[in-house]
Amino acid sequence: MARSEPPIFETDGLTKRYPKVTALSGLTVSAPPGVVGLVGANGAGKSTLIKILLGLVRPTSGRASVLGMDTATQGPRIRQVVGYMPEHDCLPPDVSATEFVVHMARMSGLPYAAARERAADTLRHVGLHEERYRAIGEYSTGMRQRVKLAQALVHDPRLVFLDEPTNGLDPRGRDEMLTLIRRIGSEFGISVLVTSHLLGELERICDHVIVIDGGRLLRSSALRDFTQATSVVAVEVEEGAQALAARLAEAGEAVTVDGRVLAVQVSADDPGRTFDAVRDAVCDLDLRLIRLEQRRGRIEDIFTKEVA
Ligand SMILES: Nc1ncnc2c1ncn2[C@@H]1O[C@H](COP(=O)(O)OP(=O)(O)OP(=O)(O)O)[C@@H](O)[C@H]1O
Repeated sequence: MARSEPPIFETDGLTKRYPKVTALSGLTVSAPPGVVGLVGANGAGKSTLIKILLGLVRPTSGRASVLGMDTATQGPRIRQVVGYMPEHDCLPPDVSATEFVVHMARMSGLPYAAARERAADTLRHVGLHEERYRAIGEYSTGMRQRVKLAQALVHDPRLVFLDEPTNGLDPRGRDEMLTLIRRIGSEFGISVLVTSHLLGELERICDHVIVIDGGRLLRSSALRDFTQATSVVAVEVEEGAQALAARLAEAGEAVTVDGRVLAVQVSADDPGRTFDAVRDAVCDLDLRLIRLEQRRGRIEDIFTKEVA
């Protein structure tokens, strides 16, 4: 979606203090439409922000709005047009996914027939088929996450908040969940705010990423700005990494070694010089070159600041 469209949410000096901890501290940020990642370690304040945006928790100070609606006064209206997948397991074990999702659709105001139809469509969309008639108590973690996602989508929201949707999933389950989330954004045109404490996990599905730490904003940027090419080139050789590093250092290049991979700082004045030096050194030492590529930034780099 175009960046000029109104933000999906905005906060201004948002602070939430609990008796023993400040969960959010003067957070001022705005999120464009599309798939937006909210990234931060456990306890960074992600769930608190989502609950404030839904009008479920009152901030200590500051303000927030969702789709132009003030969270302090328009919570019920916000919850009508926003779907919410909570972090923790909150599903009744004794009913089937179909019964539960139909119930949630009815709660949001759909008549019975429409609720059944929407529930069937949504459960199919999240990949629950025959299993949808079994009791939720018999489901795997991945299936339970899908039910939580389905109930967030069933009332055809304009925006969904997904709090740690990959929690508890194995790598394959994570991959499938991330693909589903990307489809919600691209095929259905629903904006998504999705959180994760795994800093790199959302890189492949987000348009925009907000990073928070200790309740404070670290960075809010389009994903492409996080993953721009850096001034470091990675050189991987089959053997002889140390010898290559020594040769490049002699030639005046700044280089570090990590196993078989060298990170070489590209000369700002004369980038060609660095690439020529790598080529010549690999040739002179008669090494087998596996990979030569310009490093791209990653979301984690905000925390480690390793890459220039
Ligand atoms: N109701 C509450 N009462 C007291 N402290 C709370 C409450 N809710 C959250 N906190 C504290 O506020 C801080 C931020 O919590 P929050 O759940 O927003 O973090 P998070 O980034 O979502 O992390 P996680 O993924 O681990 O939930 C934590 O230190 C947490 O213990």
